[in-house]
Amino acid sequence: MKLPVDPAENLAALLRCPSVTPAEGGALAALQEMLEPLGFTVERPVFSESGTPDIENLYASRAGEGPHLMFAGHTDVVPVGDESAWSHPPFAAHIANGEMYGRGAVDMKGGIACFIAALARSIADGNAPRGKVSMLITGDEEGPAINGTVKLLQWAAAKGETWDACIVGEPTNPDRLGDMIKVGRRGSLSATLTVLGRQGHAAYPHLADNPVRGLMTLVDALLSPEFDTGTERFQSTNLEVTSVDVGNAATNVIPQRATAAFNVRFNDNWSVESLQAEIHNRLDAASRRRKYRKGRKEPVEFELVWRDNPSHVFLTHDEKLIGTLARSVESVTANRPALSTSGGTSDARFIKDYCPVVEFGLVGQTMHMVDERVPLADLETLTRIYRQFIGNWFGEH
Ligand SMILES: N[C@@H](CCC[C@H](NC(=O)CCC(=O)O)C(=O)O)C(=O)O
Ligand SMILES: [Zn+2]
Ligand SMILES: [Zn+2]
Repeated sequence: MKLPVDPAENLAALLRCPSVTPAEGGALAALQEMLEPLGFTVERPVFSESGTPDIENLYASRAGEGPHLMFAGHTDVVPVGDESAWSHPPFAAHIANGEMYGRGAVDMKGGIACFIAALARSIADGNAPRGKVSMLITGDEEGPAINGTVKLLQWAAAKGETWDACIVGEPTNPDRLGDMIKVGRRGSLSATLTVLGRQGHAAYPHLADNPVRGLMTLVDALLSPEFDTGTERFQSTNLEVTSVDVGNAATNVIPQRATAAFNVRFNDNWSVESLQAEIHNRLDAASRRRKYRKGRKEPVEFELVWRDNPSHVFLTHDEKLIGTLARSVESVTANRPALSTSGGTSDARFIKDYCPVVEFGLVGQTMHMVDERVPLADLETLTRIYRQFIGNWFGEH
């Protein structure tokens, strides 16, 4: 029986599946075909919630006496954007100049393809992992992330699954393979801020109350002063205003309301609750400022609505897991990876509630872009890193 030892072949099979969230696109079926010959029992639970699309997911386990390692990731991909701008079709796995093109090549079908190849090589060589290996793969990472990893973890845990460690195969390297392991992530919190005014004639502002003036004052208070300057292991907390919306086409009308949306990426100085309290305090204090509302007695009237499902900040402390991965990366690439918590968040934010989790995958330069692609050499190198890691992690337990 042919085992999936070639990461490029594995990736090509996955890239040919148009699995733009929420479509499965054949990607999980392709994974199942690779995993069953390796001795995995594969299950494909579908999760639903009203108001969100049903999502197909995959959980596969290979039994073994010893500790339990999970590999986690996603087969869903972001839309291709302007397909005519791609040098090669986004779902064809075309190879040009030593690089394989396709949506998901680095984010993160490539990581999955390499992990499977690494396992297949270990098994083919008679060095199968001395323990249990599971693959937890969702089709809902790039989307709302409601019917994916969160529910898959709950579903598996309810069946009695427990894990000793997890590696997530997201593209963690900024420039070259071996740059960076992610050992934690900042939190993420979003909200919509609406200022309520009174509509009127732009030439008679005293008869109206322009909400844009109030919104400017409140937004200013959100942006300054800085929340902090960073902590030992995390970047600084940052608030970005992501939308300002008045919906007013007329130049001579003062609108009734004005809305802004914002997202905060926060470090371990804060919890969701303490950050929300700080933001409420800033807005309450700013609502009484008169800078843009001279002569007004009443404070700015506003509503703040927090978006559901904030992400909590986390840092992994499992020295054995981190050290084993870092040494595996260094022995294959000769690069000592930085242990970082930079950038966005990932599904590791959910996995951290079940076991220690680290992230390492391909170079992320082309993720979400037109012409997403991966050097074939990187696929081979990542496969060798994962193989070292699997051998070392099970060996050290
Ligand atoms: N759409 C989902 C998850 C959003 C996750 C997203 N993560 C990245 O873009 C990864 C980038 C990196 O590795 O630094 C984010 O941080 O917004 C949701 O909102 O639930
Ligand atoms: Zn991803
Ligand atoms: Zn992504």
